[in-house]
Order: sequence, then C-alpha cells, then structure tokens
Amino acid sequence: MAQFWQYCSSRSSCSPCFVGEKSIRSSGRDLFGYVGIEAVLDQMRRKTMKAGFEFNIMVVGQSGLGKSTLVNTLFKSKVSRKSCTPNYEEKISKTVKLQSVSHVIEEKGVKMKLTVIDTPGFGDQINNENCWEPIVNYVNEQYERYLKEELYVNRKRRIPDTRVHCCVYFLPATGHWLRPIDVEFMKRLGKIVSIVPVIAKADTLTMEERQEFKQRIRHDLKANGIRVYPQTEYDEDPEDRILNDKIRENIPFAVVGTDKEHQVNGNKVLGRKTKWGIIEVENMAHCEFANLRDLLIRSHLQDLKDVTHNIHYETFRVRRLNESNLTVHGLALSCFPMENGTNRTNGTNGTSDRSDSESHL
Ligand SMILES: Nc1nc2c(ncn2[C@@H]2O[C@H](COP(=O)(O)OP(=O)(O)OP(=O)(O)O)[C@@H](O)[C@H]2O)c(=O)[nH]1
Repeated sequence: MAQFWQYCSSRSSCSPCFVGEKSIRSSGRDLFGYVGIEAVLDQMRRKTMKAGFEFNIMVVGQSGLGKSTLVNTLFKSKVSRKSCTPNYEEKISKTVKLQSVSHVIEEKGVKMKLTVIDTPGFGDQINNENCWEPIVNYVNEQYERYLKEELYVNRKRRIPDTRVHCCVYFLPATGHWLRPIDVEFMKRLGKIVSIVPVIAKADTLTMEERQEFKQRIRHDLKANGIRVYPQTEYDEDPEDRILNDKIRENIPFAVVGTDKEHQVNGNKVLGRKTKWGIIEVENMAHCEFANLRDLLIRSHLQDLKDVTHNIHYETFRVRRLNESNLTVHGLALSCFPMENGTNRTNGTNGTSDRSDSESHL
C-alpha cells in the first residue's frame, strides 16, 4: 500500500508521521475540503493533446490477404505503404522486405503519429523456412534502439518510439485449421509482441463456417501455446477481466476490408459487393471489423502501448542488460552507447540505419 508523510495538525512544530493511503484520503477531505486533484486529468489531457502520441502497428500475413486494404479501412485513410508508393506492384518485388510508413492523423484536435509496418509477401517463397526471421529481427531491433537511447547519460526528452505496439496477424479464410507456417510464425511473434489474429476476407465464408473456423483456431492457439493479445495474466482488475474475456471469446475477429462505398437504404456505407448482397464492413451483424477497430483504437490502444513497454520491452531490456552485464565482466561493452552515439567497442554509430523506413510526415 502506498504511504505518505503527513504533518500532524495538532502540534505546531512536529516531525512528519507515516500514515496509510486510506487515512490521508479521508482526513484530507474532512479537514481541508476540495483539493482539485481531478484537475490533473485536464492537465494530462492538455499535455497529451499538445504532444500527440505515437502508435506503431504491424501487419503480417501471406501476400494478397487484404492487409493494406484493412489498415486503410481501419484509419479511414490511405495509410498503407502500398497506397503511398506509386507503381507499387512494379517497384516492390514479392520478397520478405519490411517497410514502414508514418503519417500524422488528426481527429478533433488529437494528433496521432501512426506508423504502419507492412510485411509483403511472406509465405510466398518456395522455401518458407525461417521466413519469420526478418519480422522477429525487426521487432527486436526496435527494442534495441529504444534501449540504446535510454542508456545515454544525456537522454532525449522524448525517446522516439519505433517499437511495434501491435501486430495484426492475417489468417487465410481456409475454414480448416491453423497452417503449420502460421503456428510457427505466431509462436515466435507472440513471445515478443502483442499479436491480434484476424480471419482475412471473412466475406468468403458463411456465418456458420466462420464460427466453426474461429473455434478451431482458438483450439489450435491453445494447443500450441500461442500467446495472443489480450493475455489473461495482464488483466489489471476484475473489470478488465470481464471486458477482456469477451474479447478473448471472440478472437480471432473475422474481418472484411474495403475502400469502396455503397448505397444501402439511402445511406453511404463502406462495403463489399458479394453474390449474397453487400457486406457492410462496419455492421456488426455482417462481420467483426468493428470489434477489431474498437479493440485497436477505441478501447485498448493505450493498453497495447503499456503492454509493449512494461512487458515485451521490459523482458527484452532485462535479457539484454543481463547479457551485457556478463560481457562487462568479460570486458566487452558493446551494448552501452557512448554519448556521441558511438559504440564503445567498434566505434560505429549506436543506432542502426533505417534506410528502409520512409517518412511521410
Ligand atoms: N473478398 C475480399 N477481398 C478483399 C478484402 N480485402 C482486400 N481484398 C482484395 O484483395 C486484394 C489484395 O488486397 P491487399 O490489401 O492489396 O492485400 P495485401 O495483403 O496488402 O497484399 P500484399 O501487399 O501483396 O501482401 C485486393 O484486390 C483487395 O481488393 C476482403 O476483406 N474481402
């Protein structure tokens, strides 16, 4: 329990005495009335509004599953790398090459620097062995960068955060079981980043097929010990647990993405035309796109950032520092950057080159 020093009001010159959180709360109210603590919320709001915030989302899955379309649908703008690169198809070969693109999106005065990290073409190679490596490496490199920045004696006021806050993993709508490649991929990724699996192009399955497929996937995830977000052990309180249980019962969300609007009952809606009619992307009776959007943006965005910092990054940090502690005793100091950004052992620049990252800010 948090404890505070409090000066006893009955003595004119007294030393502070230790009181529990409860007593200071009630005595504060009884003795002095309104303090104005709630106004702190306004201060925090104003500061956040001024500073804006960052959110980095990675999309992973086989080529052509609708990753770019879905991120564009999520943020109602052309935020995917594909949309920002003219002649994309000609320029980018279908290899496992990670690229990130950043945008500042603003809504009602709130600014968000959104970075979308796209992983085109995974699983398309003849030999898919270790195809997760570039993605796992990318995630770890961002932790390494952050750690290096933190270790400088003179740190930046705000360390640029390129860590992946969420990885949306696209599963093809096969209607069967999880494919071995997806199992292997998610097993590795789930240990280092928050994964949210989704069934891509859910409009190609009937409602019954979707439900059965979802159940099989949940079974496979459990059987293979794959950790997906939100994880039970990080629920903060019973209220959190009730909310997160509902999400866990529904995962993976069966989603549909589109950039087309259609007229339905005189209203314009985002949707896909199918032989059964128009699937309205934001209609919860048609697909679970809205559940995904609510989770990623409206209810859990800050929690995703917190889990990234407090769980995934922390695990990385402890491991790296333990490793470097060992090497310090062995007189190798490669992990600790000098203040001019150079590395103590090899004199190279402490931060890795990110020539693959395009900024559209
Ligand atoms: N039926 C259906 N088609 C979709 C959906 N989302 C996207 N598509 C279509 O699928 C095709 C590929 O979509 P993209 O968003 O480019 O797929 P991607 O996963 O980003 O592709 P890569 O960048 O090559 O990995 C396009 O023709 C989209 O119009 C969906 O939910 N349902």
